Amino acid sequence: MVQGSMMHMQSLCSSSVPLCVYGDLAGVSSAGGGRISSASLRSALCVSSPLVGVNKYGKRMGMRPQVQVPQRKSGLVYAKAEAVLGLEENKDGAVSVNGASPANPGVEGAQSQSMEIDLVTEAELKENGFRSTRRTKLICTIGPATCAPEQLEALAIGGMNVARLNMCHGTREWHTEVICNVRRLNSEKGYSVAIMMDTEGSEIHMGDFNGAPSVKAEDGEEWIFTVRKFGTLPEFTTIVNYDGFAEDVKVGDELVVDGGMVRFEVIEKVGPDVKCKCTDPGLLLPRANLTFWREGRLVRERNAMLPTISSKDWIDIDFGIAEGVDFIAISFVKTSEVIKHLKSYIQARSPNGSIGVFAKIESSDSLKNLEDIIRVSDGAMVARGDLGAQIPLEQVPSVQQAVVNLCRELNKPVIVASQLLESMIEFPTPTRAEVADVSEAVRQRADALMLSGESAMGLFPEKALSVLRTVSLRMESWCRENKQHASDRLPELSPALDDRISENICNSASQMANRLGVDAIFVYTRRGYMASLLSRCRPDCPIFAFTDTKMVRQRLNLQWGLIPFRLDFSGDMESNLRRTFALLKARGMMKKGDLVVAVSDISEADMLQSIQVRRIP
Ligand SMILES: Nc1ncnc2c1ncn2[C@@H]1O[C@H](COP(=O)(O)OP(=O)(O)OP(=O)(O)O)[C@@H](O)[C@H]1O
Ligand SMILES: CC(=O)C(=O)O
Ligand SMILES: [K+]
Ligand SMILES: [Mg+2]
Repeated sequence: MVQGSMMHMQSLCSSSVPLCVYGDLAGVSSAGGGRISSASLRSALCVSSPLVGVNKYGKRMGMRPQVQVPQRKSGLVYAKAEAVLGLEENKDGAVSVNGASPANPGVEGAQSQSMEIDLVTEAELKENGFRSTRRTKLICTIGPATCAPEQLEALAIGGMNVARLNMCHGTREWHTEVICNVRRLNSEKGYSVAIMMDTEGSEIHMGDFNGAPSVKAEDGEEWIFTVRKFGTLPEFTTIVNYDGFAEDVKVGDELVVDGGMVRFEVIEKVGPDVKCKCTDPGLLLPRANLTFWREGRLVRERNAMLPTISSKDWIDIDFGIAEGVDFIAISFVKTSEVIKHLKSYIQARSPNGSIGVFAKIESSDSLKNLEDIIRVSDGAMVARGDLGAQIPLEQVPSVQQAVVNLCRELNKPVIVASQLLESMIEFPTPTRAEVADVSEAVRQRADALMLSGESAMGLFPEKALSVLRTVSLRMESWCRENKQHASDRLPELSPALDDRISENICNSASQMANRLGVDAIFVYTRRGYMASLLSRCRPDCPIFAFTDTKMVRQRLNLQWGLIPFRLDFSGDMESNLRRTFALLKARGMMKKGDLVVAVSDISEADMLQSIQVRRIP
């Protein structure tokens, strides 16, 4: 398919067949980026023909004949506005870029506009070689520390795959603006950051503290917990959002704030006010979660009847659907019913959309119905913050491992969240224990790791992200070197024959890839299903996932080991393969001789599915 941008270029070069070549501009210019002349660019690209700069969205770039040159940042090359060069064909039609000389440059060139990969991944592929790309995906909660466009871009450059918006905090206008900023980065600059909305849920929480970011509660201090409404909150008072609070608590109960960051003991009930004494001092954060305990057990009276999705959550969900967010994470899921309900609600309102619904595992109820919940969800999050407030802390690590294992068995992406690098909210270096915790989640092969306060309101969001990145890379390569997962066994997913065929093909492709030591697995997939099956196998090599919609490409952002590309493809595997090889080679992402295992779920219906092993020509 010839895209609009290509036609635009054709009109620029109307007298001859245009050649569209992705030049690896990294070698062309000095550090620091900037603009270079077309003469030096031609010489670097070994062509003598005139150049027409067209950016990858089809816009003519700047003043002809100048081309924006990549910027160097933290050791990686970022093609800020990667030029797709329309080269007017010289007489013999031979054009070479980085040594690549496509057999049919006119055609290959026309198609190269239709392969999209985000520019951070592309830079990483070129800089470090694709074998060592990061497999674990990274999510950052966006907050006051990271909501400005430049701050978001810094996170995108640092490897953020998904931006999370926590609907517990911030106004509608604020969320709209962040979504708009992320979308603009993606469309104007070539990033591919997906958006996850996280609902507030209706568990019990405190109110705000007259706008203060936090308030200290000291040992022995007396505080009032109340359902009264105030214009200005008096000192030593906090609002509780649950009307039944004063009736449900008893003198002697223990109130646990944010899973134990602060504790109080109930000493007296006076009408709607509950007088408490601080027994474990600490910082009270606005809207901190609150649980209460009696004789060492979590009290779940009427508050357990609160709906998982509150009316405010439904309104937020409508907003998320309207904005076309990629994922919605549901807080405090108790049963699979609520997920099914939400999925059909979304389906009815955005039939062509596909918002991934993630169940947050953070309540004791969710653990009782774990398998049912995960089966009906599109993925799960081990939300250790609230989970640690509902079950004894020492049980959190084994629950994490169990959820990660179950998700992998059921082929659902899983996120490990909360306090991964908590100390980095204040300090530029993580504790050794935090590094060990991050490493452990990577060793368990969770699909994604998530930053909360570290990126939302911490002092070092970019540093925290960079710690996640480097620790993930190190642990992933250690696991490969030490064959840590050679004997993983996965149960069969589905009894239906068609599904079993896909599953067996992916399992075998992945095994072959490991045994043959191939460089990459390629998968051509419309809905992303086969890509997820391959990701589930956690093979040693990266998985290049080609899909034809932007929506599916964004969804694949959250799955282990996948490098998502958007590509217009045909039902003919052979032509897809040949075209992708040429494009990847021309863009410097793979080279002649690289060995690839390829599978596909897009072949014509009557064609046998196959596994191909190919050397890049
Ligand atoms: N949009 C926001 N605006 C202001 N502060 C925010 C925002 N998002 C997060 N924060 C701050 O970062 C902290 C950690 O974020 P996080 O998303 O983990 O929230 P949380 O309140 O602990 O609840 P949850 O259990 O839903 O994760 C919050 O307590 C809050 O102080
Ligand atoms: C992420 C989240 O909601 C939690 O850890 O509680
Ligand atoms: K939340
Ligand atoms: Mg939570």
